[in-house]
Amino acid sequence: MVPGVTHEELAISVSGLRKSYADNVAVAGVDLAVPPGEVFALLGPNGAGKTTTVEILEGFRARDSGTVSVLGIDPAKADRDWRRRVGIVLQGTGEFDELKVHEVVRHFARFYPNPADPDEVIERVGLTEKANSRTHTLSGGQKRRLDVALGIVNQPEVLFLDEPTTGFDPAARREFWDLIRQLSHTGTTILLTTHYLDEAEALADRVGVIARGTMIAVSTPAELGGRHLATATVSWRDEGGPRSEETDRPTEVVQRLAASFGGEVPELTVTRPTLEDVYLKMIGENGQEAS
Ligand SMILES: Nc1ncnc2c1ncn2[C@@H]1O[C@H](COP(=O)(O)OP(=O)(O)OP(=O)(O)O)[C@@H](O)[C@H]1O
Repeated sequence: MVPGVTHEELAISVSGLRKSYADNVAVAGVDLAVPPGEVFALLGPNGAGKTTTVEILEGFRARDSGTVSVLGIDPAKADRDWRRRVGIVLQGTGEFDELKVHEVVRHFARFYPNPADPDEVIERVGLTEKANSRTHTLSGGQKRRLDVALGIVNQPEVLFLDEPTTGFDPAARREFWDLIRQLSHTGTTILLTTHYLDEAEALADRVGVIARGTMIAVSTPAELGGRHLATATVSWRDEGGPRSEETDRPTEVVQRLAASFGGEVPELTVTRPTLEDVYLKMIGENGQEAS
């Protein structure tokens, strides 16, 4: 549970979730608690059970057992009112035959009683220049942006994003991150799956790691796997070449170096394990190859 937040107040609450496809156990008892306004990233190798979990939360897939609540409602029994409050970006294609981008966004906006302004949504996902283009002429990354536009056009309280930035160029990913931060600042709860550890680190308040259908860790990105307690590597260069030292007191090492160099330390860096380092170790220890 999340301290200070009751079960009823959670935006997303999952307990003992299980789902098998024939004899293949995809989700083997997942618990999850996401308070309103949080950005939560679900990490895990291919086939770990992320999409299955998210699709159950979206009401698209039936579960075998466990309890699930999104905005206080069981998605398996959700009605149109609930659908209006939830935004979904699937691992989709963003193709709508001969329709133009602005037509598709306008069309989806009409499904909802309280939609955002379609032109504003198109601008927010960076597709203004393509508003009059037919969707089948968009690049892969542009189609993905259209998927995101359709996920937010209803101004959802909870937004699900399954691998939202796959195919984005680096600049588009940064723009998308800004968009997610804006949505988060206005109180939208966001659950995303991603294979990009830098994306999780940039966006997520907390991350959960799923391996073999089980949540093996939930933490802030900074603390995952005891990362904040890991030893640091201090590297620098002296007349003999590159040097480095492993230490749990990097500040002391830097002070010592600064004193001995009498000022600037050549090529000084202090590094700790990256989120990716910690994640890969965790996945390896749980007997699943990382993707
Ligand atoms: N419709 C389905 N029918 C049968 N098996 C399925 C189906 N969907 C998923 N699975 C299986 O369930 C397991 C979990 O798949 P899931 O798509 O949830 O993983 P994932 O973590 O989202 O993977 P990825 O990172 O590749 O998207 C896999 O073994 C997969 O083969």
